[in-house]
Amino acid sequence: MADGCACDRHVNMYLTVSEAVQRGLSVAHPVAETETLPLQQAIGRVLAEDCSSRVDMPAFDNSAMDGYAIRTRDLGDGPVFDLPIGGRVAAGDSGAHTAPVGSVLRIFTGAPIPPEFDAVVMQEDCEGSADHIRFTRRPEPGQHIRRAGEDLKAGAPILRRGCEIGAREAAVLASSGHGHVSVYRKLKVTIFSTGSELRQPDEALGPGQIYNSNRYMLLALLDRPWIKLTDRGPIADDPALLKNVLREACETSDMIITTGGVSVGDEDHMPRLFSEIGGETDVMKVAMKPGKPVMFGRYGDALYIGLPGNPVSAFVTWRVIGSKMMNRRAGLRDTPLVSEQAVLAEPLHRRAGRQEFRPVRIEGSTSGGFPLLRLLAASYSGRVALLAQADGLAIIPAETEYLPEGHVLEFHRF
Ligand SMILES: Nc1nc2c(c(=O)[nH]1)N[C@H]1C(S)=C(S)[C@@H](COP(=O)(O)OP(=O)(O)OC[C@H]3O[C@@H](n4cnc5c(N)ncnc54)[C@H](O)[C@@H]3O)O[C@H]1N2
Ligand code: MOO
Repeated sequence: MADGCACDRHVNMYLTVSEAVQRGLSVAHPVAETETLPLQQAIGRVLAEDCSSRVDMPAFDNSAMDGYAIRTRDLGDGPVFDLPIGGRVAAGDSGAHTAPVGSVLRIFTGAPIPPEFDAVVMQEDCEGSADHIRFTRRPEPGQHIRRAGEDLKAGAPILRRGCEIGAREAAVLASSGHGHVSVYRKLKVTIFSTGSELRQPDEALGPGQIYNSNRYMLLALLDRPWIKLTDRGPIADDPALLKNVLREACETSDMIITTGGVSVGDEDHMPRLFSEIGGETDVMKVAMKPGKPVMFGRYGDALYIGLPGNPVSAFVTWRVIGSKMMNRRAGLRDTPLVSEQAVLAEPLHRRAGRQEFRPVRIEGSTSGGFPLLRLLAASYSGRVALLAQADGLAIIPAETEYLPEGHVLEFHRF
C-alpha cells in the first residue's frame, strides 16, 4: 500500500519508537558473569571493568626522530654547530649513556634520552661523517623529545567498562600494561525463523514457498565475537514444534530472537506460545514504519524478542530496538545510532502517524556538502532487493505528512 493505510487508524494507541526502546531496555540486564582473558583472546569482547593506565605513557623521555641527541648548553654561538659523535643509543637500550662534554650521541626513534641531553636534531638536518656532525639551525630545548607521561600519566583512566575491545581499545590496553582483562562472558543467543513457507536458498521452491532471508540477515547481524550463537534454522508454523523449540531456547540462552508469527493472524503463534511455556510477554504495536508488530518476552533470565516476518521490517526493528536490547544484555554501554543530516532530492507525501525509517539512495551531494537523498518506494516492508539497493534509512518524524524538495532530515547511513 502506498502512503500508509487504514491499518494505521489505531496509531494513537501505539507506542512511540522511543517508548518501545525504553521498554525493551528496561528488561535487558547485562549478563552477571565475567571472565579474565589474555588480551589477545579478549579482542572483540565487551570490557567488564574500568581500566586505568599502569604506567606513564610513554614510560620515559624518548626520541621522536632518528638523529643526534645534544645538550643545548654545549652549543656555541653558531651560525654553524660542529660537534663530535661521542656515543650511540638505540630503542631498547637502558638510556644510562654518557658522552664527553661537547659531543653528541647518535640516537634512534624510541631510544631513551640519556641524562643531561635535552634536544634531538634529526639526521636530515645534519651533514658530517661517521664521527662528526654539522648543522646550522639552533635546536630549542625539548626539540623532538617525547616526554614521559605526556600521552597519559600512570593511574589515569583509559577505558570504561561496556566498550567493545576493537583496535583502538586493544592498543591502549596493551600500551598501558594490561596483559589480561576482565570481559563479560559471551552472550548465548538462539535464533530461529518461523514460517511453513520458508525454504533454504539452495532448495527448489514449491507453490507458496519462499526463500528464508531473515535467517541469513540475522546470521550476518549477529556475527560478533561476544556472541555464542545457536542457529535453529527455520521452524514450521506448528504450535507443538514451535513451543518445544522456544522452551529449549529459553532454557539455554540469554537471548532468543525470532522472526515472523508476532502479528494477529491465525498462524501468528509466538505471543500465545511464549505465555504457554510460562514466559511473560509484552506484545506491542509500535508507531514505526516498517515494523509495527514487535514482541518482547522474559522467561527467567532469558530475554526474547520477536521481530516481524517481513524482512525489511525485521531488519529495521532489529536495528532500532532489538540490537539495543541485545547490546545492553551483553554488557555494552548504550550505543546510539549514528545519524547525519541529509537533504531530500524530491518532495515526500505520506500519511502521518508512524515514525518512518525509509530506505533511500544517496544521489550526490548538495553545494553545502550534505548527501542528497532519493526516496525508494513507499511500500517496502517485504522488499529485500530494494533494501540491498539502499544506502541508508531516512528518518521521517511520525507527525510528518509532507516534506518539500530540499528539506533537511536525519539519515542513518549503512
Ligand atoms: N490484520 C493484520 N495483519 C497484519 C498486521 C496487522 O497489524 N494486522 N501487521 C502487518 C505487518 S505491518 C507486518 S510487519 C506483518 C508481521 O507479521 P508476522 O510477524 O506475524 O510475520 P509473518 O506473518 O510470519 O510474515 C510476514 C511476511 O514475511 C514473510 N517472512 C516471514 N519470515 C520470513 C523469512 N524468514 N524470510 C523471508 N520472508 C519471511 C512471510 O512470508 C510474510 O510474507 O503482519 C502484517 N499483517
Ligand atoms: O510494519 Mo510491517 O513491519 O509494515 O510490514
